[in-house]
Amino acid sequence: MKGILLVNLGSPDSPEPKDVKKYLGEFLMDERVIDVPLWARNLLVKGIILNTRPKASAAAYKKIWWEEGSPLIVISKRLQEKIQKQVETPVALAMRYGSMTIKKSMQELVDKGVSEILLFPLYPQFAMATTETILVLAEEIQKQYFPQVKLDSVKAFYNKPDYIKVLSNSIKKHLEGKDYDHLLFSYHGVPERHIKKRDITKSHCKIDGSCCITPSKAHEFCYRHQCLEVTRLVAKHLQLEDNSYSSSFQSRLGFDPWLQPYTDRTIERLGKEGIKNMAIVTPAFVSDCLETLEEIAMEGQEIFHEVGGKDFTTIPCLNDDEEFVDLLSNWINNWIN
Ligand SMILES: C=CC1=C(C)c2cc3[nH]c(cc4nc(cc5[nH]c(cc1n2)c(C)c5CCC(=O)O)C(CCC(=O)O)=C4C)c(C)c3C=C
Ligand SMILES: [Fe+2]
Repeated sequence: MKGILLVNLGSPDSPEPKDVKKYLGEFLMDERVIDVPLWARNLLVKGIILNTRPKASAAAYKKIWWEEGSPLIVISKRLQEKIQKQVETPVALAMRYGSMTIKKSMQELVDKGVSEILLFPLYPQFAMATTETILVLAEEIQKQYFPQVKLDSVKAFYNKPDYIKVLSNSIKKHLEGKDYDHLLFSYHGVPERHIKKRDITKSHCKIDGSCCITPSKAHEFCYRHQCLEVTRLVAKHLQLEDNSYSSSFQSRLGFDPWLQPYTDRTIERLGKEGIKNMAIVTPAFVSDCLETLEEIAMEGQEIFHEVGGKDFTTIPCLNDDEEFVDLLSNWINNWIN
């Protein structure tokens, strides 16, 4: 029998500093997230970040935590339950980091008689720190614990026309009746180095204005191209006017150059340039989480108001939106049949 394993990033078990520290320790010690030699990662993560960041991160998590738990986990569970209703084969959910492990969920599927698993990373764009780390870990677990199971995986779906349509419809729905002057597409950032490392041509990527719009096979693994392409395709679908929208990258960590322009500076600049009503959408995340509910909806809004902006609309992620559930269920049903 075939089975589905949806995988999202994960969250701490609670918004208390000790749980946040444990979670950040696992997340940031991943060599595909902080991609420096082990000794340097130990020094940076265990010596510096874990001694400074958990308290502030925990305070941020407390602001967005729901009674049922972490928004990212609660929303992912709702999505899984809704998909399960439309799909006849077992659908499990795991997190790359934290206590809902890939191993436990694979075991759950195997216990139900599954012998072929479709691994479904819940990320529209490919990144070393998201899709790749899920694929690598899932393969390791499958080989070590479930060698009898066949593993298949879903690729980044950033440019699939039916995904663009569902995302565009959601944006349209949430902006209905709103008078906005600028729509900002804010994507989670990654260090520029990550993009260069995954340039399979070794020469295409310049991280400038032109490489991401010049066709190349490098784009299959280029997070920047895939983000900018989502913006372009949605803008085309919604017939947005030039200059009424732009893209930016949020959540940078550390001192290396990350993808630019940065979201916080972009919000500030737009406000200073006289944009009064802005809307912001975050298509790198399928579920609302700390980075959308706190960094954008709270911090972003504060920045905008400080520089004279008025109305700041945060468009929710696709979450468990009915059209999104139908879309994923259709893809899954096509794979099963
Ligand atoms: C597209 C999705 C994501 C990419 C790419 C990504 C890269 C990435 N992230 C960090 C560091 C942190 N990310 C944190 C939170 C966080 N990141 C994502 C998604 C992507 N990260 C999500 C969905 C979340 C929120 C999780 C939740 O529980 O709601 C955090 C923790 C919070 C904080 O302290 O700010 C860190 C740290 C790096 C270094 C990186 C790429 C190299
Ligand atoms: Fe992140």
